[in-house]
Amino acid sequence: MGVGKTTVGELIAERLGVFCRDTDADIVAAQGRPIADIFVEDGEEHFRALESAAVRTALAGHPGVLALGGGAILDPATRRLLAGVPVVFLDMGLREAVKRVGLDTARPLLAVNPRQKWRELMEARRPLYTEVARAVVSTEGRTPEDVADAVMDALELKTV
Ligand SMILES: Nc1ncnc2c1ncn2[C@@H]1O[C@H](COP(=O)(O)OP(=O)(O)OP(=O)(O)O)[C@@H](O)[C@H]1O
Ligand SMILES: O=C(O)C1=C[C@@H](O)[C@@H](O)[C@H](O)C1
Ligand SMILES: [Mg+2]
Repeated sequence: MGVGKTTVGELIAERLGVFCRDTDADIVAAQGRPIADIFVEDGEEHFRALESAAVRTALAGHPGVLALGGGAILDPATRRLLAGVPVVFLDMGLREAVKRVGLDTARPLLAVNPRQKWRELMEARRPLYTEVARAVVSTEGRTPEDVADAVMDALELKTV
């Protein structure tokens, strides 16, 4: 959530000469409504089902960089699909998250008591992020360009 997936994903895609795609954006485009509305109108479970399908479709058909929603790894089937894929977990702490996005944007899971909720979600999810990740890259104190360099190094990727 605001760690830099889009910013860094685009930089890496540019370096690799591929496109960057985002499953949250795929869901919003297919549904024709924002994620917050999907949560409110149909509930988180429904959103997670849409998300699992969106990840499966993107992994099968998109050869470039793919950004996943923050909770995508909650689905065991998604985690199995990610085995063998060069996944990077972009990491940051709470203070940095507050600086970057203020935790007050359209993030339904952070609607109430965002700081505490962010901490709880991160604590619960960190083991899942690290389980699927081939590399963990800290984004703190690094510009997006520096983060992109670190990702390229960690995955041993070369600029085209
Ligand atoms: N390494 C960085 N250092 C400082 N600010 C950054 C860094 N990377 C991204 N940002 C800024 O943080 C904000 C969130 O970045 P971005 O939208 O790329 O994150 P995201 O992970 O795609 O977020 P979302 O979960 O909303 O999709 C933007 O304002 C961006 O410019
Ligand atoms: O962390 C999460 O559970 C979420 C993160 C976003 O990317 C969106 O997928 C949605 O707001 C849920
Ligand atoms: Mg994004």
